[in-house]
Amino acid sequence: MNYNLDQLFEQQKKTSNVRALNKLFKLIPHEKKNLWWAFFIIIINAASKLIAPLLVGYAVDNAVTTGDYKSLLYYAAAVLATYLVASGTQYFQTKVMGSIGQRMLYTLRNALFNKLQELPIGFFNQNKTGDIISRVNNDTDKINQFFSQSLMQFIGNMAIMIGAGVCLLVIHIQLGAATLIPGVCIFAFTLIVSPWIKKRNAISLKTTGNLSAEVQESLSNFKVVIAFNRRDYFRSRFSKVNNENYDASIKAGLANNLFVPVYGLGANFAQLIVLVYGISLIIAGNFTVGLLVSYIAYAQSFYNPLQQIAALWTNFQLAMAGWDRISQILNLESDLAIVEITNTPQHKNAVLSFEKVHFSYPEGKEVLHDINFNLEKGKTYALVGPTGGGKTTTASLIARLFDPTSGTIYLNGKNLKSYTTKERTHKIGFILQEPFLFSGTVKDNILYGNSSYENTSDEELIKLLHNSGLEELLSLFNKGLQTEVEDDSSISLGQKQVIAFMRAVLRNPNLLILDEATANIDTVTEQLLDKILKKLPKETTLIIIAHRLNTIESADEIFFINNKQVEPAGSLEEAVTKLMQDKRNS
Ligand SMILES: Nc1ncnc2c1ncn2[C@@H]1O[C@H](COP(=O)(O)OP(=O)(O)OP(=O)(O)O)[C@@H](O)[C@H]1O
Repeated sequence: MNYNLDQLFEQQKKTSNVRALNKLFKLIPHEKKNLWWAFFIIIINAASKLIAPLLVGYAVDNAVTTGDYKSLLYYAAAVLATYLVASGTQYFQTKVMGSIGQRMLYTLRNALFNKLQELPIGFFNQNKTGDIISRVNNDTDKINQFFSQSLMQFIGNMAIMIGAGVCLLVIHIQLGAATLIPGVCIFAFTLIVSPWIKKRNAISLKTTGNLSAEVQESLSNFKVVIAFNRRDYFRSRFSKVNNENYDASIKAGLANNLFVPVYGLGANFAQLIVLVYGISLIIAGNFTVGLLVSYIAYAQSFYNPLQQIAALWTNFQLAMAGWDRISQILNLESDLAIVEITNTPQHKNAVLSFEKVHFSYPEGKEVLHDINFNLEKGKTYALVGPTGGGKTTTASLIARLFDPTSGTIYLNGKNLKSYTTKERTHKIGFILQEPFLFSGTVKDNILYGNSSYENTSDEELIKLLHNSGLEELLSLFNKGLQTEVEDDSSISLGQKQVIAFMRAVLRNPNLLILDEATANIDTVTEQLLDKILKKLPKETTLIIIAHRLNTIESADEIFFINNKQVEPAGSLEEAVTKLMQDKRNS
């Protein structure tokens, strides 16, 4: 399956802002009640702001022109009351919407992170880590900025604008229609240019992702960069992506700010229309001065929010571009699908079988072609072959890190795809070529992902390790189980392999795969690991991948993997001959 986010972005159908927002709100169904409350408060706030101009207009017509000071005081008190209501509702509006925004961000980051935990290896192979980190941090922050700072102002301004528009039309329909013409033009302009602006923002966010990927790559390989004096190379690569990001950000910024002068111009036109048309109506005796005062205030109430919306629209476009990039990940299919068992059990005596298995990496050439073999319970198998021959790929298919492009793999007679992740990882242990440790203690790392021993004390764990013959290995760590593994550099590669070994053996799997698992371990410790493997329950099947042929001397059967084929190699001597022949041919 294609998990390349850049390619998926090119192929994906463009969604409208309304649909995108709708999907975003579906992430927070529990906030529905709070959102209605916020909406209600916003309406009251807008209404109180809209009543004031009408009261001022009436005051001009009924109190100022007639010199009725008592009425003027009443009008002033009424206007003051509307201002107080507006301030009070503004406070509640900020409080309710601000917390909804923060909760939304929290939910979004959780959803995104949980999704990342479920995605298959293919996703991480096909995308740069830096870009994924940028989506989790930077893109969610764009949504946060919009929801916590802008959304409330956005809705409030929209409510005032719509209310002012209605007032303009109700007071005088022709004058209202004329005043709103620039607004309609602005609206049409916004609709036309928004997709283009969103695209510019999306490109800008993508270049930010590339920038982050570049930083991540050079920082995680800094030892190689220094050792090979490749600083200039990385500097020039960084400078290239930084330039791209700079150009894209400038273009996005210019596009985002395009609204501000256009909206300003529209507002000025509207004022001109109100004054010219309104005064001509007064001269004709069809309008009063008080109504014109109200009218000017309503025209401002319509166009001022419009200008603010122009600024907020920038945040909105950025947030929507960020949401597109985030929802791309959320829409991906989680994990490798678990399929119903439709076929009857096959190869009953074999613990593992490959049947007509073909495999290619996405966009890569075929690595395995029509592979058929059976592995029996309790036996030890060795996979040998030249570098890049396909040993790790075969092991990865057995551990279901990938699915075959075609064909079927059976575990204990059942399609491997029919096992849940928990069942599969319980049955198959895999010690990777490059073991990964989490920050924490040796104990944390040994027990990682092992639900059977979650709350095991040190004493109980030592007993368990003793029973599996693993206890002796603890002497390799100065503080035993409590040795801190802070980061990659605080522990040797060999020690890492020992921890990965203990982690896998303690799970007591039916099938244990060791991919170059002892390549960095000294001979004495290797012999100890060998002894531990011999103590495993006799029904455990072992698959050993090794370049050092002495490590596979005890194998019951050897498979030679090269040129897309997996073939029985016969004896160790035959395997060595094949390897040498292969080397000569290459
Ligand atoms: N993630 C990947 N994406 C694309 N191609 C890959 C990927 N991993 C491995 N390959 C390719 O698949 C082929 C087999 O690689 P594999 O790692 O299985 O070989 P190997 O026999 O384990 O090699 P080694 O002895 O060096 O560990 C190689 O040509 C390699 O370039």
